[in-house]
Amino acid sequence: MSKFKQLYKPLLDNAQWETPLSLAIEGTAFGHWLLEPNSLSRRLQRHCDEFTVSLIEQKKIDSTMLSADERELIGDVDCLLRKVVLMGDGQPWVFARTLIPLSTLTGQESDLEQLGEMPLGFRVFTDRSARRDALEVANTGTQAQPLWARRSRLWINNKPLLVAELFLAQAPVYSKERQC
Ligand SMILES: C=C(O[C@@H]1C=C(C(=O)O)C=C[C@H]1O)C(=O)O
Repeated sequence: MSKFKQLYKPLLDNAQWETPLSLAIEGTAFGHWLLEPNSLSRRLQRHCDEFTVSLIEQKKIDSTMLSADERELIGDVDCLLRKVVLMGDGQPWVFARTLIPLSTLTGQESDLEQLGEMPLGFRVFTDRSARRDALEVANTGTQAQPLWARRSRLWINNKPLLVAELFLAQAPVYSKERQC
């Protein structure tokens, strides 16, 4: 699994995030995946028999490790960094990197540190307070062979976390069939 970290971390780190509007993705075959406001995990789960999460890494990082725009989105705070691969029927579909401020891991949300291989979306989106904003997208591939990524901020009980997701080549996002 560390191959995912080596291969895909640089793609997310170097992504040029843009607004969905500027990339005109609404109405495209894949746009509805990138714009999904609710749980991506739940949506992916509907496209396979077995949906699993492989935990690649989880560690605490100092606020100095955040980029300037990450700091703007979630504050100048120490974070828990969680990296996973979301898998559908054993195929790697999404590489995800989440920054959870330690100040979010308090009260009812202290369990977010103990998720292990349970999808973060299953936990966050069962809470009625959950919402997503600041959604941005990037093509980390080429025009001919796109590899889409998105970054968005989730809120739970008014506390933020920042999720970046890279849609890998086998993900249903790129499937030619019509889907929902
Ligand atoms: C944020 C969601 O959770 C997904 C699961 C993740 C995890 O378990 O770490 C990370 C990113 C997401 O793709 C979601 O389902 O929308």
